[in-house]
Amino acid sequence: MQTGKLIVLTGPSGVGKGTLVRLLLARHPELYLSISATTRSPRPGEIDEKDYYFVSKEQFEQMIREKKLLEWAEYAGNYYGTPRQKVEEQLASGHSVVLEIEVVGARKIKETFPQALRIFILPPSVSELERRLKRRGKDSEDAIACRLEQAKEELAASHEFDRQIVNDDLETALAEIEAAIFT
Ligand SMILES: Nc1ncnc2c1ncn2[C@@H]1O[C@H](COP(=O)(O)OP(=O)(O)OP(=O)(O)O)[C@@H](O)[C@H]1O
Ligand SMILES: Nc1nc2c(ncn2[C@@H]2O[C@H](COP(=O)(O)O)[C@@H](O)[C@H]2O)c(=O)[nH]1
Repeated sequence: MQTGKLIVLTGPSGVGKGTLVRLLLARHPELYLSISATTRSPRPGEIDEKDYYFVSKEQFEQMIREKKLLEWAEYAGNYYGTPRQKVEEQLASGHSVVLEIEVVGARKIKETFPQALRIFILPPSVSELERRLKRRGKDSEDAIACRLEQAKEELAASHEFDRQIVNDDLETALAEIEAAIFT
């Protein structure tokens, strides 16, 4: 059986990766979305094992030592990583897998999966990114400032990825992602 495709969506926090991934999965339920592990505390409404595997720093560091993560990164003071086993199983059984991850982790994927399709999602502008982070209302003012600072570095790295898609109009961005994946 042919192995599935590994699809990575990356870009700054608040650009709309999660929104786009939810829409993509609703239209293409055959795609498998990897659930990440993180040491970040759950936000109100987030569910363990659905939104993330919420783990302690010790548990995360053990996962690193035991090579249970395909990639991991420290972002805004917390660890985030992709559990290896399910991704490898899904790919081996012919299913395409989607990772929604930040830029450092997306870079690392290139080393282990050079054939992965890595799509960078850009905001129409930094001021619109800030508006989205604020409107989302999930992070403190300090956390938003930290994410925006990080975003400037991340945006400068967009050319490293296979595709750059601007998430201005949601439907247009989604159609461009679909075209990149399925054609
Ligand atoms: N095209 C768009 N136009 C306007 N608002 C958008 C668009 N796409 C997403 N948003 C809004 O922007 C906010 C951030 O989106 P989302 O949470 O999907 O970002 P993200 O990139 O997944 O962030 P994080 O990396 O922190 O998880 C949400 O409130 C979402 O509804
Ligand atoms: N390198 C990885 N980055 C990940 C992973 N899962 C999520 N993320 C990214 O972290 C930031 C912050 O997420 P938030 O939920 O706190 O807003 C965001 O860019 C996510 O895409 C992962 O497994 N590895």
